[in-house]
Amino acid sequence: MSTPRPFSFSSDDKDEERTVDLINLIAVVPRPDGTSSTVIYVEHDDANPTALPQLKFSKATSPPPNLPPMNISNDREIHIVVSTGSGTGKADTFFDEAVKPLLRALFPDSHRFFKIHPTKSATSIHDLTNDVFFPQANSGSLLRIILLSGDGGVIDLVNGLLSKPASVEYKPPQVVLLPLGTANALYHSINAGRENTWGLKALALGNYQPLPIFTATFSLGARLLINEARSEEELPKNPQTGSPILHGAVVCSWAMHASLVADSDTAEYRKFGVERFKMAAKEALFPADGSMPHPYKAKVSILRGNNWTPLEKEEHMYVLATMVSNLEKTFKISPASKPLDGSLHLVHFGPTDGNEVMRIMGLAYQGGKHVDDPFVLYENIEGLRIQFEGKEEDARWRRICIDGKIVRLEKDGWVELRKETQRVVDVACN
Ligand SMILES: Nc1ncnc2c1ncn2[C@@H]1O[C@H](COP(=O)(O)OP(=O)(O)OP(=O)(O)O)[C@@H](O)[C@H]1O
Repeated sequence: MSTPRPFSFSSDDKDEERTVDLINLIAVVPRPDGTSSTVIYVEHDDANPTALPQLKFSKATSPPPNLPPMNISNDREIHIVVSTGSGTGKADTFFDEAVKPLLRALFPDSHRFFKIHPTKSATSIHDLTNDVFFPQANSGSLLRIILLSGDGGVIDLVNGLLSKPASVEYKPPQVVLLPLGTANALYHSINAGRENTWGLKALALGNYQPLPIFTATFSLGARLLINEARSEEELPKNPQTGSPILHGAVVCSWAMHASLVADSDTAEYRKFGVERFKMAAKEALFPADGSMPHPYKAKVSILRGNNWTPLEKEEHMYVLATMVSNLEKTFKISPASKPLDGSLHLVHFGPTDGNEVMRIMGLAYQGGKHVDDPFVLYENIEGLRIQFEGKEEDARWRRICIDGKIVRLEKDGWVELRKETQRVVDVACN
């Protein structure tokens, strides 16, 4: 929890003094006559932390001093993507009740020219990127994309933008991320403790930084699982080498983490929001027949500097490399990662029983204390390689998670992860 930083202003609504925590403040907009301002902020339902925040407008006769300057210059073409299938399906409501009125207040003249794209299917963001965003960015147009989605929306955008070679005119679109997904790892990692407006504050600020990303390259038989794993499809190919690839900005995992993301990605589980991960974890960790959780078998190597070093153990429980600090708001997987710092951290531990796994994961919910546990390997790395070499017969133990997407590898399949150097999008930060 961040320490409250209250600020007060005189409101002439009822001639009273109002106090708002700075973390909930979006903007103070001067009125045209200069005599007063509109303070825009959000209020939260303390009894229900998953409820959408309410957007509030208050007229201030004496605006508070020392507020960060607003920077709402509008030199870009603005697109708004409303990912209607993300999270528990609240993006539409949030757009109508918060985003629309806020944009009207911040951009009174231009907001009507903003282009709105509600998603209609799982391929909507990818199609939009191919048809609209990439061609425009690649011919040098300046775009700002306001994305009401989880991490999946960002990943569809990034993969779409990287699916064709960029021209010298390519201009990285700016992305404002409004966390309407389930875990929203990227949003929470960029904004941890800095703001509590569900990203709305970024619409009134002009701070953007390049989004660090990685590239995962797979063996030829790797397949992307879609439609609750009922179907599979080929992965995108590296335009230069033809190898199957996926780009990510959050996490590449195998073993326990990938399995529980994959097992909980069903319409039934999704209704439970972020609880779905814990529910799937319990099922995987405490098999009904009373046996131990599966010891995952593969050769795992890490890249330190320019050298690949295999881990001694060939059986594993948790193998995860991440570019962010938080995989959920309170799940601090990599406490040493700073927002958008481009680092890649490994979190690893070997086979153990369900109670021990729950204990270690519980430490991650206590500010990332698991990394101090002697059972856990935590290291800043340059890359990760997982090679199955025929060690796992059953395909369900060969599932890799890239930012929530699941890729199944062949018996002798492999994946290699490295940091990507291309600057694809810039992302809003406070
Ligand atoms: N109208 C729709 N119909 C079907 N699928 C949709 C629709 N809108 C979005 N989707 C898909 O739903 C998925 C939502 O992923 P997203 O990551 O945004 O949310 P999430 O998985 O709930 O959150 P997180 O990744 O942060 O945990 C994406 O794969 C997206 O393509």
